[in-house]
Amino acid sequence: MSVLVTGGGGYIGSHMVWHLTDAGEDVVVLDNLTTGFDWAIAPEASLVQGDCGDLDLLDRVIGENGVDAIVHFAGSIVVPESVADPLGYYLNNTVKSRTLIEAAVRGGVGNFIFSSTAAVYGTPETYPVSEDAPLAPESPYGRSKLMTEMMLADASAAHGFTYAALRYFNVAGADPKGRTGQSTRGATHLIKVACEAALGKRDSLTVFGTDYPTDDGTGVRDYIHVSDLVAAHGDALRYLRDGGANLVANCGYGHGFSVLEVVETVKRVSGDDFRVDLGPRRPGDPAAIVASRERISRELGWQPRFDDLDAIVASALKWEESLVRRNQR
Ligand SMILES: NC(=O)c1ccc[n+]([C@@H]2O[C@H](COP(=O)([O-])OP(=O)(O)OC[C@H]3O[C@@H](n4cnc5c(N)ncnc54)[C@H](O)[C@@H]3O)[C@@H](O)[C@H]2O)c1
Ligand SMILES: O=c1ccn([C@@H]2O[C@H](COP(=O)(O)OP(=O)(O)O[C@H]3O[C@H](CO)[C@H](O)[C@H](O)[C@H]3O)[C@@H](O)[C@H]2O)c(=O)[nH]1
Repeated sequence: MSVLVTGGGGYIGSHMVWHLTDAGEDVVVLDNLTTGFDWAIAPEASLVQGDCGDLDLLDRVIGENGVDAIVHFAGSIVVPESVADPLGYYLNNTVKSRTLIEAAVRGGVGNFIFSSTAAVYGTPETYPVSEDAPLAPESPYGRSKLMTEMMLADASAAHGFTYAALRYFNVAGADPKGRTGQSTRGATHLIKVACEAALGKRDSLTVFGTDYPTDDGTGVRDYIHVSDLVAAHGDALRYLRDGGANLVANCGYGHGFSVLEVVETVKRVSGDDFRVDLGPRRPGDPAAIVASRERISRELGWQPRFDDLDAIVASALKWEESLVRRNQR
């Protein structure tokens, strides 16, 4: 019995691989290393460098490793990039997920966990947003993920495997033991960008939009520590293996912070007063989005351990400092 983690060399996937190997699971990673890194993968896991769209390779990996569960992180993740390159996003996120689902069915893999996103809701009408809210993604990225959720529902009904589609809100922070973190080159995520600015890796940070209908006019997001997120995946894996029914669940804490609040936190925790420019809105960005976590707590008994923006930022900064040291070597 082993777990196939696609995208296990990436930010969230590398935390998941550590979480699984810490729990004594056999893990095989499939990653094409476009944005991920082989060095980020826990040494107990094995890496197959390849693409999720390669059905022959998937058949072989699933068969040779006795895979009973797939955790599917591989994908393209930048909202504005998806606006500029929608077909690239539909290929990497939707078409290749279809191939992976086909391989799972052919290989008799019973359990499937999928990285979905809060972007499937667009700008919700109510806060916090529950899983039953209208699905109205505002970007090709969100639509590419929603289509995969739909394929999973249809393929599960036809072929009998079970799945959990976990809709992540904004993932941030790093492994508290310092073993992995967000290493993405040219990252666009707010906390990562702010940490890079605090450490002098960037000259400044630009706030994208100051005229949103929020308290201070900047975008509001629900930032979840990556360790709490991967723990939710561990809970979901146990639930599915124990015979739990298909589950679609939000992964967030249930409260949000504005861009300016995040910037202030990074400045305070780092002690660096980096330059901040105010700019126009970024294409595809909703104004505010905050999770209801009622369902995931009820169905999986998920209990967050790092629900604290200062702690999230501190762990992200610590990782960023380790990247600076790594690049200096
Ligand atoms: N970071 C967030 O805030 C966030 C929020 C919601 C959802 N997600 C989802 O979580 C997942 C992981 O995101 P991340 O932040 O770790 O991104 P990431 O870019 O660090 O990781 C993605 C990994 O997938 C690999 N990959 C990409 N396309 C592949 C393919 N076709 N075949 C094989 N490997 C491929 C990359 O090399 C990389 O290692 C994504 O599916 C993303 O949509 C992320
Ligand atoms: O340099 C920056 C970067 C971001 N922002 C703002 O900060 C907020 C968060 O932006 P991120 O880029 O960090 O994250 P997104 O909300 O765009 O998207 C993230 O969360 C989504 C779910 O909410 C998706 O899942 C997606 O994969 C993931 O990238 C937004 O208001 C954005 O406009 C800035 O002002 N300046």
